[in-house]
Amino acid sequence: MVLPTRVTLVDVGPRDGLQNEKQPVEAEHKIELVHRLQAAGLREIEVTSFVSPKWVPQMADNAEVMAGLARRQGVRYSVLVPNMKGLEAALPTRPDEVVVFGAASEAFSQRNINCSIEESIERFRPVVAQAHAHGLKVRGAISCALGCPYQGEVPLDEVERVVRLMKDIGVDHVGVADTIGVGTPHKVQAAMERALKHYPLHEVSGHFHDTYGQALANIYACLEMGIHTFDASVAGLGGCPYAKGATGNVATEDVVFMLHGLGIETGIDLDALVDAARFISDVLGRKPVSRVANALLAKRTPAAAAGRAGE
Ligand SMILES: CC(C)(COP(=O)([O-])OP(=O)([O-])OC[C@H]1O[C@@H](n2cnc3c(N)ncnc32)[C@H](O)[C@@H]1OP(=O)([O-])[O-])[C@@H](O)C(=O)NCCC(=O)NCCSC(=O)C[C@@](C)(O)CC(=O)[O-]
Repeated sequence: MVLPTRVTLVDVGPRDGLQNEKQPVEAEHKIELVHRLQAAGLREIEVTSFVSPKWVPQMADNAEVMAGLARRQGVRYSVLVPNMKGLEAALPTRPDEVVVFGAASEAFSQRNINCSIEESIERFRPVVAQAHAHGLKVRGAISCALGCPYQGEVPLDEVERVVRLMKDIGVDHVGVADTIGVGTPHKVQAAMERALKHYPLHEVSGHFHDTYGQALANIYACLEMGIHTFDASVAGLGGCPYAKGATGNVATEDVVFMLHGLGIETGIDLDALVDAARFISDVLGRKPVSRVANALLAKRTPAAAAGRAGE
């Protein structure tokens, strides 16, 4: 078995990570977080979403955040859009990519975007066409591909049906999402196989929440299949406001540590990434969820340094 030699990580912390925070996070802090992520070597960053501010108040500052970015060449800044209204608001802010987000579960689609799966595809159809007309790529996130907080099991045939619907309307890349973190490696491989029937390896990614501690194992299972693009969230931030109990995404630091340990390149400087994790965790007034960030931060304390000096 040959693992990929290089992996692309999309940090979704500024969007997925912060959308669920109860306390307001200032736009300037979100902007600073994006700047720290790009300084750490992230080349794909999901910045914000253009959704209803009544549904997700935390993302109401979307245009302000996009306007405040000091963009770096080679970094792709993506935004979520659920419909044409979202795309029209997003376009003037110059995203590099838009993400439409559907679901493999009917119940989740209704709770999250207030429409059926079929209706969501009809909403996405003009979004994809317009985004392409503006030269933008479109990613399609498929929530609840491994299980749903409302309906439980999600049949693989349903996952594949939504992948095919996304393909039919011209979505360029699909992200298979384990919204509530219930997937285990073989189940994840089975879902990925369905996606790979319709999209090539480089147009399929994994998005794993770590609610049950399976995310790294699931990423490894995907690596075994040659999949080499994953979403992750700095400091393990995140959760979906419409998936109660779902904890954050797998922490980017934890994924980077595993990948580097496997000899897989990411282009990411782990120390700088840990700084970014500490920055946003300080803003939120708590410790990072990432085990790697906490382990590396503990090593930086004066007591740890003194201990090392005496070794
Ligand atoms: C999709 C809608 C808008 C439908 O919501 P709706 O109420 O059915 O929409 P509507 O078209 O009837 O419009 C109702 C109101 O919303 C406004 N509106 C309508 N569209 C927009 C827009 N784009 N931007 C701003 N405003 C909008 C519209 O103008 C109107 O305003 P009013 O007249 O009442 O003042 C709503 O359900 C919504 O915003 N949902 C957001 C859901 C969300 O953001 N969830 C989290 C992201 S998904 C996620 O985290 C999962 C993922 C991707 O990470 C993968 C995984 O882990 O599963």
